[in-house]
Amino acid sequence: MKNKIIIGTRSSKLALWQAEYIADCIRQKYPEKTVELLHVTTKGDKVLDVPLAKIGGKGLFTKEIETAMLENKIDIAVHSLKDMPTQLPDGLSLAVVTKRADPYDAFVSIKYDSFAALPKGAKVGTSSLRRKAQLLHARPDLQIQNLRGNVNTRLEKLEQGQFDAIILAAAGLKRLGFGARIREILPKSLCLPAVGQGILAIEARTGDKEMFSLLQFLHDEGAWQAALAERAFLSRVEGGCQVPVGVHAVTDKDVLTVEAVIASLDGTQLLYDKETGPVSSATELGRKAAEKLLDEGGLAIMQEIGLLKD
Ligand SMILES: NCc1[nH]cc(CCC(=O)O)c1CC(=O)O
Repeated sequence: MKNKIIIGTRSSKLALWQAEYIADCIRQKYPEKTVELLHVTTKGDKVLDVPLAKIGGKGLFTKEIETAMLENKIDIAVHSLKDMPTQLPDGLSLAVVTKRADPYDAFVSIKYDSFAALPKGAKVGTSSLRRKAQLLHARPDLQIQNLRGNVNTRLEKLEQGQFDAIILAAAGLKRLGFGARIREILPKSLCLPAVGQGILAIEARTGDKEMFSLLQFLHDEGAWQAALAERAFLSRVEGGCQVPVGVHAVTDKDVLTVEAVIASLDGTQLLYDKETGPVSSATELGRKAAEKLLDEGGLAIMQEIGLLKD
C-alpha cells in the first residue's frame, strides 16, 4: 500500500483549486496518507495567443500530465472532465468522476444585468466555438470576440473594458470564489454546456487497483452516467471540445435525458435533439443523439468546419 499519493495538475488557479480539493478529500478520508501535488505545464498553458480552435489537437491540456503518469512520476491526475479527450491514451483510464457542480455557462458583465439586456452589436468575449455559435443563433447582431487565458485573466480583460460581457463556466467561477460576478446563469435553451462541464475527473493507470479502490468514495453515479452519455455523443461527432456542439445529460432516478446541439460557426444553423431512456443505456442515448444530429445536417456542418480549419 502506498503511503504517499502524488497528484499531477496544471498550474492554473482553477486546476490547482481542483487538485487541492481532491487532495483534501483524500486526506480527510485517509488521514494516514500523504498527498502531494506535482505541477505539470501543458501545451494549452504555453500557447496563449492562438485561439484554441486553431491549435487543435487532442489533449491540449492533458497530454503532458498523462505522460508523467505513464512514467510513474505521478499516481493520479485531476482534470476538468470537459478538457479530457474522449479517447484516453493506452494504459490510462477514468477512475472516478465526482458529483457535478453547476454545469451551465455564466454571463459576466460590469454594465449589463443579463444576456437579454445587451444592446445591439455588443462585444462578447469567449474563445469557445460552442458558446459563440449558440449565442449568435439567439443574437446575430452580437460581436463575439476571442478571449483566451485562464479564468482570472479573462475577468481582468473584462474589467479593462475590452468587452461588454464575457461567458465562462459557472463551475470554474464558483470554485475560484467569483460566484458573485455571475449576473445570470445562461439557460440551457440558450446555451447547452460542453461535454462534462462541471464534473471533475480523476485519471489513473489502467489496472492500478489500489488507486481505483482508494478513490471509490468520490464516485458519483449520476455524474458518471451523464459523463457516459455526453462522452458517447462527443466521440460520435468527433472533433474534441473545440467544435460548436453542446450536450447535457441529467439523470432522474432510472431515467436519463440527453439534450444536444450542433451549430454552424455563425449560428445560422442550429440542430437540436433530445433523447430519453433508461440510465442503463446512457451510452446508446448519447450516441443516438449524435447520429440523429449528424443525419439532419450536422455532418455537413462538421465537414464545412473541417475545411475551414486549414
Ligand atoms: N477550458 C477551460 C475550463 N475547463 C474547465 C472549466 C470550468 C470548470 C468546469 O467546467 O468543470 C474551464 C473554464 C471555462 O470554461 O470557463
